[in-house]
Parts: sequence; structure tokens; C-alpha cells
Amino acid sequence: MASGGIPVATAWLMKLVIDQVVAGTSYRTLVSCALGLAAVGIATALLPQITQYVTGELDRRTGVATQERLFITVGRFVGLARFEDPRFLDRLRLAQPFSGMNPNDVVNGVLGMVRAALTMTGLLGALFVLAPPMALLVLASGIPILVAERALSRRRARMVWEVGPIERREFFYNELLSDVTAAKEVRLFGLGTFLRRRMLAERHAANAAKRKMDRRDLVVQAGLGVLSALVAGIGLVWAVGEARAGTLTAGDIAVFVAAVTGVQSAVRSISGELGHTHQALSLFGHYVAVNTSGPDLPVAAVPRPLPDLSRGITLRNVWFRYSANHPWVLRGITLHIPHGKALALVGLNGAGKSTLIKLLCRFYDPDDGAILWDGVDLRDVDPVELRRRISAVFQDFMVYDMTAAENIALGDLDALDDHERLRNAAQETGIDTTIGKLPNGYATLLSRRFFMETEKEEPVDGVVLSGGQWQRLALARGLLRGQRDLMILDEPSAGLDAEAEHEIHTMLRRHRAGRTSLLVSHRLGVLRDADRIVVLSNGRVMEEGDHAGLMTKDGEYARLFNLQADGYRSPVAKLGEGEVSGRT
Ligand SMILES: Nc1ncnc2c1ncn2[C@@H]1O[C@H](COP(=O)(O)OP(=O)(O)OP(=O)(O)O)[C@@H](O)[C@H]1O
Repeated sequence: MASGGIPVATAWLMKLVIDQVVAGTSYRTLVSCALGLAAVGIATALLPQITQYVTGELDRRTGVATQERLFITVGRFVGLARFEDPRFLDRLRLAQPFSGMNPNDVVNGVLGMVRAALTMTGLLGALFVLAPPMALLVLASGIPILVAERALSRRRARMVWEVGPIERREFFYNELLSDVTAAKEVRLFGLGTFLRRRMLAERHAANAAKRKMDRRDLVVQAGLGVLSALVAGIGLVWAVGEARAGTLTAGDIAVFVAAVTGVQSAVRSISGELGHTHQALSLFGHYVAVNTSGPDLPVAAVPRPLPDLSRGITLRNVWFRYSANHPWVLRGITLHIPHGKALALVGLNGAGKSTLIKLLCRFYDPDDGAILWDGVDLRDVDPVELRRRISAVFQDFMVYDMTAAENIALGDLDALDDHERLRNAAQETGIDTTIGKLPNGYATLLSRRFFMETEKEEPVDGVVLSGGQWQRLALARGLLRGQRDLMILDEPSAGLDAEAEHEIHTMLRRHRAGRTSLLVSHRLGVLRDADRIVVLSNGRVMEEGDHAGLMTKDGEYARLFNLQADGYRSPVAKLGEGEVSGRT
């Protein structure tokens, strides 16, 4: 605000100094005016620095507050569907501070406009005193500037939204080219050039949209600049004529020139700020839209209490598809997971096993039918409470770039500082000895993406585990959750060697004895002792029974089981033996 008044004060004090010099007033008065001018000069020098610091601090504070609020909202989404919606992901990207969203920009824009309006009003006042028609002309010349800037900022906001998906794809290729997991295939299959070209194609597409916008900006701004110069030129010619006729003093001319250029620059500044504020508001709009997007799955206002599981979980005619544009994945599934028993799900790839598990965790709701926990519909209970009762090891478990202790503790954050519990879980899955041998034991960073945080001056590298070791660690994370009502194991031994698989399954068998569990594995041998085996095919229950019963029935389960068993028992196929020999 203070800096808004400075140009006005400078122009007016300047006029006084010039007029007094010309009129030959006393030295004392002249000095006091000059001192006033000097004081304004000091303020002119200091205010931009102070403003810059204050703006920076406001940016930092609003940045923290908005990021925190945004991720509290994102954390409240119960299901997964939003994270699979490209439109939502675009919006989420634009709502984040790194994409330029900063609510403080709105505040700064408004303050900037007020500041410029203050300057403009002061200078216009001065201009009006000297030359009323000129004041009106300058004011009128501001109108096209305002209209043009508003149209430009609307266009720019639309462009930012349209470029969003393009930049997200570019980021995806960028990540692929710098990610160590992707690096193997990228190098072996020679994908570097292909991916780089795709990344650059996205960049070119984004640049083309921005260039088009900048060109439009250039043409409009140049036109506005010429218009302003014309108005100032007309004014100057008029002022010189008036001065010659003796109507204007030398000081008047000084203030006139300062006022015309000052008013014009204030009008430009107002319209520029208007454009920035409009853009900041439209980015802020994405932030507001995410924050007010409401729950992704309906949550009961007064959730029903979730009883301790005593009878079991029932799926009653469950139909599900990922969206109206996707095919049905589950087509009328009805099955019961009895309390205290182990139920195994078997089926070919894509049969719907993992989908069924996701519904049990209520990451999605069935489109039709219901899932009942001791008779209570999952839709009626608090999802946080439901998940507290479940322990799970997913097929695509997470590998966190954190320490070994943290990687296990993420299964139950209460155990973060409970070394005893972490070790017990690690011992159960046979990973304790491996962790013990790491350079920093449980405090070893299991990643080479960052350096370890140690006391040492020199940076210390993290450690990389093998696939099977990670699998054991993920299992330890699941087991850390202890005695939950339902234990879900989706391919818990996929990466393990034969010995480890046997050892882990013996341990899991012991662990799940008397507990309700759901198992999924393509290695049918490890499922054979489940209390009940359900064969899914194309989203339907095809067969159901125990191992012996299903083998006697000689249906799909028996076919798959025998196929796998034959693979182990039958001698190596003769065909091709000759071709293979001699090759490495
Ligand atoms: N997030 C998703 N969005 C859309 N379709 C999906 C999604 N996840 C899975 N599908 C589709 O649902 C079907 C069932 O997938 P699901 O992962 O449940 O199979 P699965 O029986 O677990 O298979 P697998 O044995 O290969 O793990 C597949 O056709 C798959 O393409």
C-alpha cells in the first residue's frame, strides 16, 4: 500500500521543487522539499526489498498450509477410483504448489491491483487538476487494456488446463528414463531413444500450445503499447503548446509527464495483475475443487459398529465393474468365508481374484449385491475401522525407500519404536538374520535413491534387497498387524525359492490356524490344505469345495492341479532336446 503512494508523492514533490526553483523561493523551503523528496527516495529504495521478503514469507506459509490441507483431503478418499481417473489426476497436479498453484498469488494480485489503483487515483487527480480532458483520455485508453488482458488471462487459464495431461505424460516418460527399475529394460531393449523421442514430442506439444499463447500475448501487448504511446504523445504535444502559451509552468509539465506515464503504467499494472490473479484463481479453483470434491465412496453419517468377526464374511450376489465403460469383472459372486477358516481363491489370470480382495477392503463398492461382515454391510461401517481389522499382503506390495525397521513398521505404526515387535515379525518370516547383517542393521536404508542419514561426514549408500528378501519383508509387515479378524494373502510367496516357500507356508499355516483368512496363489500345492477352495472363472464361482472333493469332481480345479503337478513330475520333453544342447 505504501509503495502505491510513492510515485504520486515523488511527482508532486518534484513539481514543488521545480516550481520553487523557477520562482526563486527561500532556500529553507526548497531544502525542506528536497528533504521530503530524499525521504521518499529512501522509501522507494527500501519498500521493494521489504515487500519481497514479506511476500516470500507469505508464500512459504501459505504453501505449507495448502499442501497440508490438500493431502489431508486426499488421505480422506476411502477408495481407489479417484486415483484411476485421469481428469482427477490432472486436477490434483494443478492443485499442487509445484505446478504454480499458490493462493498467495491471489492475495498478491489483489494487493498489487489496490497499490496500482492508489497510484493511478493520485496521479489522475494531479492530471485532472492540470488537464481534465487529458485525464479522461488516459483513463479511456486504459479500458481496451483491461478488456484485452482479461481475455488473454482466460485463454491462458484454458491453455494451462489443456496442457496438463500433456505435461503429465512428459513427466511419465521423464520418470521412466531416470528410474532404476525401468533402467534395466530400457537399456536391454534399447528403449532410450524411443522414450526420449516420446518425451520430447510431449514437450514440443506443450511448447506449441504455450508458444501460440505467447504470440497472441505479444501481438495484443504490442498493440496496447502503441496505443499508450500515442496517447502519451498527444498529451505531450498539447502540454508543450500550453507551456508556450504560459498556461502551464515548468513544474506542471514535469508532473504532467510523470502523471501520464504513471497512470498508463498503473493501468497496465492493474490489468497485468488482473491477468495473474485470474490465472491464480483458476489454479486455486482446482485446489478448491479437490478439497470440496466430497467422499469418493458414500460413508455412513453414523457408521454401524463393526462387530468382532464371529460368523464370517458373506458375498451376496456381488456384481462389479471398474466403471460404466469397463466390462463386468465380478458377475454375481456368492460365497461365504467362515470365521476361523481359510478360504482359497483359485482362477486363471484375470478371473477377478484381486478385484474381490479389493472389494473386501472396501477400496470399491459392489455395483450390485452386498458384502456382509457378520451380517453388517461393509457400506454401513467406518472404512478406517474395517481396515483396522484386516491384515494383508498384496501381490503388488510396496517397496518403500526407507529403513528396514520403517519398512516393517509401516504395517502397524504403533510398532515404529518397538524394536522387539519388529524383530519378532522379521524372525517369523526369516528376514531378521539378513537385516542383522546389513551395515546399520534395522536402521539401514533399503534404497539407493538417497544416502543414509548417519552421523558420518561422508555420505553412506543404502542397500538393495533381492526380490525374495523383499517378499519376506512385506510378509513381516503384514504379520506385524498381529491378530486381526481377517488375514488376506495374495500370492505371498511369489518371489521365494523352493525352500523359503515351504518354510513360509509352514509358518503361515501355523499363523492362520483358527483365524479367518483368504489366500490367493497360482501354486495350487500351497492351497490344498485350505478349508475351502473357490474356483473363479470369468467373474463367477465355478466350483467350490475342499481339495479332496474338488479332485474327485475332476473339474477345473483338478485340471489345473494336475497340469501343475505333471509339470513337476513328468520327464523333460524329448522334443527340442537336441536343439537345446550346446546352447548357453
Ligand atoms: N483398476 C482397474 N481398472 C480397470 N480394470 C481392472 C483394474 N484392475 C483389474 N482390472 C481388470 O479386471 C479383471 C480382473 O482382474 P484381477 O486383477 O482381479 O484378476 P486376478 O484374478 O487377480 O488375476 P491374476 O491372477 O492375473 O492376478 C481383469 O480383466 C483386469 O483387466
